[in-house]
Amino acid sequence: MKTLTGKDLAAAIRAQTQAEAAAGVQPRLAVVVATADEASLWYVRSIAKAAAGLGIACDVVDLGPDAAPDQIAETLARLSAAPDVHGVMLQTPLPPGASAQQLAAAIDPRKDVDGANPLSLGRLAAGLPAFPPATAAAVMALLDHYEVPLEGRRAVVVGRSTVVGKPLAHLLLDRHATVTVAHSRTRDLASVTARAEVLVAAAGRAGLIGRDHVAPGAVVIDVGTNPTDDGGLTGDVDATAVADVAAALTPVPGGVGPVTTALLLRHTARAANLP
Ligand SMILES: Nc1nc(=O)c2c([nH]1)NC[C@@H]1CN(c3ccc(C(=O)N[C@@H](CCC(=O)O)C(=O)O)cc3)C=[N+]21
Repeated sequence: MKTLTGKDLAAAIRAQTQAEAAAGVQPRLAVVVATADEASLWYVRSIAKAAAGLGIACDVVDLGPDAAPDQIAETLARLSAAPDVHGVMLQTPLPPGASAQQLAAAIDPRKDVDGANPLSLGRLAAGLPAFPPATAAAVMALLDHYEVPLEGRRAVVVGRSTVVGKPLAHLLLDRHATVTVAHSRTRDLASVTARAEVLVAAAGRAGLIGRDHVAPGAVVIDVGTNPTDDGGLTGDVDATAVADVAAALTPVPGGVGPVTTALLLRHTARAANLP
């Protein structure tokens, strides 16, 4: 089995983004945080660090885990109206009672670099220009980087979230794949995934995809970032179990994650230079 690392691809995207950022106005990203979730805060720090290296300004607006939905919405609206802010992102998870889908409607679609506004998803579904969620875009970038053919092929996405499964289904459809979306209520998941030529695991359940879920020769993309007891990170795919059946697998860490961060910053540089 081949290991499809995302590190080289992420480095290439960052280098190109740095050049784009230097060519126009300095891009500025605002990340709104209303959580104490460790994984989410780790992601925010990694965005801020990568941005600094690329000449992109990054403001972390931390409202704390007790922020009220109205306060979050007002913050997103204020940042969307600020002329010197080009990208606005709302981190998940959110405080109880706050809905990411509802709040993200307050992000100007032209600044919606993580494709969170329902308008962005609608535009994506309709084939109109929009920023896709960075994670969904990262899956497509990895498939393209490793020249995985999609046209006419069976692609199965496990997971139907607004940030990954749903937008990814549209992106794969645009590339003429035959797309199936499976999820937690799918009966006999293995019989569905075992028909996939391209299998994307984005369910958020460690070890969900094992030997029986994978067809011989399948390309498997692991979007899962599940925390382990020892403070590490593990995917939705049992990498050892699928090693002698899959043709290729993205690792966790070092696969989709680094490409996601790089693409969020690419989107920010592009948002800064929209006509
Ligand atoms: N609105 C929103 N959009 C998101 O995309 C979003 C979010 N909220 N909230 C939090 C999760 C988490 N997430 C990760 C992205 C990259 C890595 C990543 O690059 N991880 C490294 C390793 C990290 C380690 O080893 O601890 C890797 O995979 O190589 C991880 C997790 C995006 N998220």
